[in-house]
Amino acid sequence: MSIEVQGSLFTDEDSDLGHLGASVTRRELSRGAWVDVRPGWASSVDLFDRLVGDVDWRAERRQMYDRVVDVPRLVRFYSETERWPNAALIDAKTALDAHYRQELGEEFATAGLCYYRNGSDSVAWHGDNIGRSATEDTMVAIVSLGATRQLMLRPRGGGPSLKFTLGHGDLIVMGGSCQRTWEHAVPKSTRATGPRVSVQFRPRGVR
Ligand SMILES: O=C(O)CCC(=O)C(=O)O
Ligand SMILES: [Fe+2]
Repeated sequence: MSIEVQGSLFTDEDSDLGHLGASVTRRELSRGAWVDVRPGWASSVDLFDRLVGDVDWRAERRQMYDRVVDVPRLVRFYSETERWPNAALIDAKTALDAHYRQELGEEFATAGLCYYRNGSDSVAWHGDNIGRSATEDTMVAIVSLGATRQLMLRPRGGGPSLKFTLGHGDLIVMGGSCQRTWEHAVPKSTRATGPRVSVQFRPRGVR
């Protein structure tokens, strides 16, 4: 089922979002980067199933040196003008805007969705530094749904990595210089791991 999602707050739907505010814990990293964590923020039980079923997932291909390789996960990127696949994503963006707009100086605009089908799906070390985030501070807010996975962060150029364990409904926000000065990855898991969907909210011109 797809729902009309533009231009409404859908106050008649229960999107099961918790409060942000004081429940968000900030961890300052080095070089002007920081991470906010809010466990269990988006506790909706069926959003995961709906996204898995309703989104027209696409295989990701990426240039690696002289060849194009499959990235082991499925993706779908929604621009600010496209119809998003579920009203709960609009509710999440609206709540994130209410909490972060003043500090960020703008609203979140796009929703990038990634589907990790099992523990063999992953994303390698990278920063979301295509566009303005190559030169400016920004924020990338991630809602994790489904199976628990590790999001790793390490300073660009080397240094000990930090491990954030993301369970169903957890919110993590990478802010400040994080996309330029740090890298993040979701490594493969050797344990039997169920499917996970990650939703990343980014401002316009940040990828
Ligand atoms: O799976 C995640 O939460 C991270 C995804 C990510 O870093 C990206 O798509 O840029
Ligand atoms: Fe990323």
